[in-house]
Amino acid sequence: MAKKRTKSKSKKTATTAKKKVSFKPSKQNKIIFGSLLIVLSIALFFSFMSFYFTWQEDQSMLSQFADRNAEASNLLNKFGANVSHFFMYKGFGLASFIFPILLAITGLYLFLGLNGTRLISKWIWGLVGVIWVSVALGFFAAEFPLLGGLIGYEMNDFLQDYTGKIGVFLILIFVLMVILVRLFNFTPEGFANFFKRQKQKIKSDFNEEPSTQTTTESTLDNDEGSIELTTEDTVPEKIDTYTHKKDIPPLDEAGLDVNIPEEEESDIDLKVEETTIEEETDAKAAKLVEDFGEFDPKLELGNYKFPTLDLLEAHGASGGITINQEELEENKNRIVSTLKNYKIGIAQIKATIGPTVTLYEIVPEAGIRISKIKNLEDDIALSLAALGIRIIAPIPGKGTVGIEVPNKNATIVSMRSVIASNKFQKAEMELPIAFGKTISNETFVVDLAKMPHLLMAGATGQGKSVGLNAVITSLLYKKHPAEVKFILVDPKKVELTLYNKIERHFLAKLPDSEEAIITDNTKVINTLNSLCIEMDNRYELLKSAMVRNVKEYNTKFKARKLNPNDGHKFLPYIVLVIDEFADLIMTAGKEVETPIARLAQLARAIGIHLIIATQRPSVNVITGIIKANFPARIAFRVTSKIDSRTILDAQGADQLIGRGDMLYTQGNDVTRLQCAFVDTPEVAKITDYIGSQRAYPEAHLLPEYVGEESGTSLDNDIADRDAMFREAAEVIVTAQQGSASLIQRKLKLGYNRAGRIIDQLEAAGIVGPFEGSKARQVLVPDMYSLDQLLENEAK
Ligand SMILES: Nc1ncnc2c1ncn2[C@@H]1O[C@H](COP(=O)(O)OP(=O)(O)OP(=O)(O)O)[C@@H](O)[C@H]1O
Repeated sequence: MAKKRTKSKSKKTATTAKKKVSFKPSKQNKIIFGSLLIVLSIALFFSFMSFYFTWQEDQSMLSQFADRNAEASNLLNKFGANVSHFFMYKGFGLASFIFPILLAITGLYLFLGLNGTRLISKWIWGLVGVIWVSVALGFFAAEFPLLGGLIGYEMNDFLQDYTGKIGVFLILIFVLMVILVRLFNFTPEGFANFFKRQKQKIKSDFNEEPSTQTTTESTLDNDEGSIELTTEDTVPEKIDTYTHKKDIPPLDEAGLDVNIPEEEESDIDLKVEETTIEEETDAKAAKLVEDFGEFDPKLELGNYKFPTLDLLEAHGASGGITINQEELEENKNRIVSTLKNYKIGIAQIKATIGPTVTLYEIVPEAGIRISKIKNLEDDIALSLAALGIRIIAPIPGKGTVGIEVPNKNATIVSMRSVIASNKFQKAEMELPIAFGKTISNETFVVDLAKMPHLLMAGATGQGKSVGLNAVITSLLYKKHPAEVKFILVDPKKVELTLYNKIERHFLAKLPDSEEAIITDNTKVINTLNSLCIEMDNRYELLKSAMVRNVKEYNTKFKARKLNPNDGHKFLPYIVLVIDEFADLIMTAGKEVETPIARLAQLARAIGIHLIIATQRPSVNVITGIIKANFPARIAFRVTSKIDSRTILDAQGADQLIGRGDMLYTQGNDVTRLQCAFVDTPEVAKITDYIGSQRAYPEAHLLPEYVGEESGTSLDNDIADRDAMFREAAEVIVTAQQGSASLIQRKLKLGYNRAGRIIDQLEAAGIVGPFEGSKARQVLVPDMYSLDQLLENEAK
């Protein structure tokens, strides 16, 4: 059955292919026919030429065409004599030379496979020209009838019978004017542009590949040619690269002129069309790149200098970690004896010295179950009697047990050392961040673009602000102002103010706001909603560019494959940093949660990344939806095991020693790191250095967001209600559960729309007010009461 269907299908396609062939000559046939016309035009040309020298001798030969012995003097013998006699003598005289010219042009179009739409007008104007020339020659050179030909002569005679000599003269002048105005664009400025346009036309005809000839050519044929020329002349060079609109054929039109090879199946044709379009756009882009180079987003601040290393302090850590042999020995002995107390024998012990802690890796004796050690975790920590001991049993992927013991003298990991490290300098990442050093003293570099958002928590004074500065500093050392923009939210008002100096380089803000750094919690909502609009806009751009993420988009844009006239632009990464998220949630409430959750869920592909720091990682601050979308988390020291679990989904953050000692997780493994230390004066130096350089005229502007005023959301205006209002009310009342997500699910609505409906339901008194994480109370007990309520309202 299936076979049958495919068979009939292929038959069908074959017939359509055949049909197409019958309408459209194949490429080979076009070449053959084109060559024939060219040869014919040459033959005619030579015949006509020699006609003027031989016509008298050849006149007697005309009747002997069939006689093989008879020979004419024309260069093309009897054929030439006869054809010339027909065209020149009996026809249009000298004007007949226009015929071989028209034939030659037609032949060339066919031979090169050019689009023939312009040919028709050429022929029409050619014929008008032939008649005009022959009549004009018949009029002005009546004594030389060979110049005007018989038709020229007769037409002249005919016209003179009716209009007289002056009438014919006026007719000739009028037709000449028509020809000049229509064909040569005879306007004062058009006439001047004519020659330029002709040059352009010829270029476009012969330079373009056959299939690129599209209907855009016909626009050149009309009178707008001059406008295009002026555009090209006046637009500055850089933008000019994109004004060659006609050079980039619209996708659907480009396919129209693809030659369909004879008897080929239609699906093969389709492939041919697709690749041609791709290749074409690529070819155009390649040409633009060849002419103007790749688009360089950094060009506007071409002289921008990245901050130098000497702006950072070494913090006395130049000597590296000092190994205290005594301390090592002492700790080892304590570990061994403690474990012995619990009857855990050790086969092997190995120490790895880090900047703040030393990891003792233990291989237990055969037969000892790791679960036993795990159960004794707290007791062992107690016996070792040291702050900041963390036991990892087993170390993932190793089968050994790790005990991390703090060093007596912790080494500060300077930002300078991590920035200077090879690993960071050579990092081929989109948004590289050097957090600090691992326990084995390796620089730890991760890509924020891959995280894709970061959640940071830690009790006060444990190193959060330093951590945030380390993140921002890393990006400042690696990224050009054109590539990344920060949105900084700082409710504490003091932590991030230093970055004000780089507002016009690296910060983004709302168009109407004065300060780029947001310190007022109520203003955050507008910024977040504006970011959501930016996100939606970016998704549209990505969609129209047919790419999946911002990296591919920017690569395509740089390669000049996306036209800025269509709204495309280089998209910098946007990093939203929120310090003291708990404070924000407390003051601005749930309103900020919705856009944050939306951004966290969707913004990764379009280059918007969030970094959220909070002192209190309690569940009502870091809700499930936020947590789920922040796989990358950092915990500085927290005060309780519960906080540790909230932030990391694991214990351990409560056992850190503070001062930048941190745990990092991006999924499963938890890595202990010593955060790089960057002090406020260092940040000041960096921002001064950047701030003193030439900047953009203003901060990067986010899309405007007009906030919904509080009155409108609770406006009980029946006319303004959503079309799904009643259905939503029924869903809520039936389920007796007042949640937007229920409406979203049941009625398949978007989050925003469902939220709006819930507001309207509240205004109508169907659900109660917002109650934090709990669902709203449903105030209408059953469907009957709902009907009554809505009916009363309508009255
Ligand atoms: N990575 C680090 N290396 C060395 N010392 C550090 C490090 N991070 C922080 N510290 C020390 O801890 C102090 C407090 O750090 P920080 O200001 O970052 O804490 P915080 O968590 O932001 O506190 P708060 O929440 O009150 O603002 C710093 O002044 C510094 O002395």
